[in-house]
Amino acid sequence: MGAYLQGSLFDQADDIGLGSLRGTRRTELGSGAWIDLLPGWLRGADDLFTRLVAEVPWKAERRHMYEQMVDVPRLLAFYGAEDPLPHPVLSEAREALSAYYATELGEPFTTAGLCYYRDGRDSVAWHGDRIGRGGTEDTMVAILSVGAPRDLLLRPRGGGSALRRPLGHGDLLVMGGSCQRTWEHAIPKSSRATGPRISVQFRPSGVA
Ligand SMILES: O=C(O)CCC(=O)C(=O)O
Ligand SMILES: [Fe+2]
Repeated sequence: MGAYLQGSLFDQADDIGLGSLRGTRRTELGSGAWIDLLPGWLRGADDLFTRLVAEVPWKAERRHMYEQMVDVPRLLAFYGAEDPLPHPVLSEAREALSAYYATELGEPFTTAGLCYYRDGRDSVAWHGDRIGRGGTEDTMVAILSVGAPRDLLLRPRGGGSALRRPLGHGDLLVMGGSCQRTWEHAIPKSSRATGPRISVQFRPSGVA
């Protein structure tokens, strides 16, 4: 009896799932760039965070910078189009996003990049995702965030004031249109006490 009750309570706590994408709200940024935002798209985000921390094969990378090797200030994992994702709800998320944006995007989301910001010292510097086609074509990058909120900043390439969107706890942000080449984004370091956050970035093939 006791064991049964514990099991059923655990199952309830384990309810990880997605809401509807219909509540997504768009902000036009200018220059053909836009962002869509849907706070709390994923329920059970704290559970998913805990599972991803434990189960994803996180990699610490080092990169050549300013003539020396420096630690990339976050942990990373990458899943190609054919790789099984670390939790079934991420496959559901990718399918739901592909269906919702099918007409506008004209192709599915395929790859998933994961970033793990362990605390406020972890960050990503200003950049656009323009290593692939995002540097020359309109495309989309959809980001699902779990764990503690961190500010994502967006600013026009070449200068202008920045927008700030705190993202965590199951929030969805989609960057679309020309966003990767006409705007830049960053997760700045934070000196405030900040809990850990994981972001999952879904991209179409050839966008990086
Ligand atoms: O963690 C995020 O929300 C942004 C990550 C990002 O911009 C990237 O990996 O290209
Ligand atoms: Fe990015």
